[in-house]
Order: sequence, then structure tokens, then C-alpha cells
Amino acid sequence: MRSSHQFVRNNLLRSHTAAKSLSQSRSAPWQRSYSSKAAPALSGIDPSKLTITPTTAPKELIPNKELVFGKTFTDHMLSIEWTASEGWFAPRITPYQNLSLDPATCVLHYAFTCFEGMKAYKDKEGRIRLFRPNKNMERLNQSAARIALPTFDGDAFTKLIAEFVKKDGSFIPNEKGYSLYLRPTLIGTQPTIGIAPPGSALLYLIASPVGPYYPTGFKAVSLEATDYAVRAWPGGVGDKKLGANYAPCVVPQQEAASRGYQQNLWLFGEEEYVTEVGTMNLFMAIKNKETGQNELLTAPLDGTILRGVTRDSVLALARERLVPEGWAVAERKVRMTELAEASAEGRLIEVFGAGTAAIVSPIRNISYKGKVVNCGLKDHEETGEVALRMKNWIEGIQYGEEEHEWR
Ligand SMILES: Cc1ncc(COP(=O)(O)O)c(C=O)c1O
Repeated sequence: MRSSHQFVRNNLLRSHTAAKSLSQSRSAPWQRSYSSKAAPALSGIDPSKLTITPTTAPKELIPNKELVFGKTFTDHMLSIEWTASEGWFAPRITPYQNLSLDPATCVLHYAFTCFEGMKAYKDKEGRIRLFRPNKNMERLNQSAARIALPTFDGDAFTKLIAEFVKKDGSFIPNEKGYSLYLRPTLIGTQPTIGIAPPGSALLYLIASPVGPYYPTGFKAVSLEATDYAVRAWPGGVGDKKLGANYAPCVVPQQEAASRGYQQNLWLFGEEEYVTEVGTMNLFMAIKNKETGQNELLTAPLDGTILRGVTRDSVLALARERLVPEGWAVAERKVRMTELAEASAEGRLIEVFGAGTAAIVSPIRNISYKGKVVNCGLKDHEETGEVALRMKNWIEGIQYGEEEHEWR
């Protein structure tokens, strides 16, 4: 039996070698593309092996108007186990049920967990649609690779998600604005308190029917710029959707809420760059001081913000549809002082958050060092024009009203 001393030493040696090879290679392992890869010689995810055990106690559907985000779940769950020696096991759709985990399970101690947030929509004909699921699969694989969890074939898992949403399709409300929120989750399940790559894992999917984020139309929100805590840093894991990134954000969020702000805005560094908001990326529409041109700006993917699917969609649509109207679109660092200056000079056109939950969330003002930065909306307005157009464009694609390659 190995002594604990030997165990620690082996792990140190292993991480030292990993760090050395990382510094010598051009890209870190978690930056690679995992869209259709399975570990060699081990079983990959095989959708043809899916077994379905239907529930014997179907739940009652909740009326659309009473749906609360993340509170109720559908009848079933999808599970796929993995071990380091055999790879992925046969996928199973079973009744929604508790997990049974040994108290030593590594996820409970060292946060070996990452997840995704995506949605299934029903179009006018009642057909079920997913929106850019390949983006979520790519991000989940990158998150998994960063915390030594197994990667998987994203296309195979998407096929299984499609089977799952068919099975629980009755939970997807047949009304625009409503959808089925999907939560793919990957956890390390090895029962050990030794810190090492998990030898077993579970990839599972649960789903919650949800209503529109703003049931009675947009309500612009107010933010508090957080300057006493940092969410992420270069070389860190802020661009991965790890469970460990979320719990530490709750206290600053509570603090902002206690002062009357709906969300907090994360700044970074001495320069106080604007990064992102709660669970949304941030977009700023500013009139350029020198040229007078309208610019749509968002923070670059420098590792400190999540690679949002909605962010990517907003950027693509802006480049396709706003640039021909004379807008410039840029992914660049913006200081909080630059935003405050644009506001003071009347050049801040609008600001909005972008994420799967709300699509876009217009922002009325930002509290920054005791002052209020007005984000361009008049008192009677709840949204700016760009946010509204983006919401309509993206929703049009999600609900199949516009034929598009993303559906
Ligand atoms: C920290 C963070 N930023 C941004 C986003 C927006 O990402 P997406 O558009 O993929 O939902 C999310 C939501 O997943 C998030 O949790």
C-alpha cells in the first residue's frame, strides 16, 4: 500500500510535469476543441445504447403563469456514468430521482463539478428546438478538461438531449417566451478525499420548465459595481462554467441587493475594467468621442469572462445587421471610468446584459463609488433600441419564426 507521503509526492510530481508541459505548449489542454472526441481505446458516449425507464408517477403540469425558474423539474433525468478504466457507460433515461453518493465523494469536497445552461423551445407547429447546442457542448467539454473530468462527444450527447426533450416534451410550454431550461451537469463521483483526477464521473441532465424572464415586458435593472472583490483573473477559471465559480459570487450579489441593486457588476484590476454581470455578459452602446460613430462594445474573451452563447449570438447579429447601418462592433476592454465619462457627456446610448435566462436585460444605471452612472434610458423607458432588437432577433430564431443556421 502506498504511504500518504508517497501519494502526495506522486501527485506533486505529476502536477509539476503538467505545469512544465503546459508552459512549453502553445495551448493549454482545456483550450482544445472537444466537439467530437472520445478518449482512445475507451468507450465513447453511444446514443444507440440508450435505455428508457419511464416514470410510473407522472407529475402534474404547472400552469404557465405559475412557473418559477429552477423550482420544478420534469418527470425524467438522463444519466451517463464514466470510469477511467472503461470510459462512458450506456446512457439511461430514468424517472427523476435522488443521487446516492458516499460522503467522501470528491465532488462534495473539491468541487469537481461543471455544468451548462441551455433551453429547448416549442415552435408554432409544436416542434421542439434547441438553440446552438454545439456551443454548450464545446464549453462543457472545456470546463470538464480544466478540472480533470472526462470529456465526451458533444454531438452524441446532443442526440441524447434531443431524445430526452422528446420524452419530457409535454413539459415545454406551447407559448412564446416559455421554454424548458436544460441543466447538463458533470460531477466527479470517486469516493475519496485524496485530491487527484476523479476515477469515476457522472454526466446527467435535468430540466425545469420556465417562463419569460420579464413576464410583463422588460424591466430595466440597476447594478452595483463591485470594487472590493474579484470574480476572475487572467490564467484563472472565470471563463469556465465550474460550480466553484458561482458560490463565491453570492455574497457580493447579496450585498448589492441589500442596497437596492438587482445585480452586481464585476470590475477587474486597477484599471477597473468592466467585465460581466451575475450570470450575463455585458454590452455597452457608446457614441465614440472622436468620430461620433455608434459603437457596440463588450469585454474580450481574455479568460476573465464566461464565453457566453448569447454574447456570441449578439456579436454575430450586430456584425451582420447593425454594422451595415453604420455601427462599429468591438470586443475590447472598457474602463468603468470610460463608461462614466460617456454617460456624463451624453454619449452612453444604452447598456444591457446578455445571457440564456433573459436573452437581454436592459440596464438603467450603475452605482460606482457612491455615484450613479445613468446608462442612457429615459425615466419612462425600460429598454434601449439595440437590446429590444436583439431580443426580437434571437427569440425569432429560437422559436423558428426566422429560418437560421442556429436553430
Ligand atoms: C458568469 C456568466 N456569464 C455569462 C453568462 C451568459 O452565458 P450564456 O449566454 O451562454 O447563457 C452566464 C450564464 O450562463 C454566466 O453564468
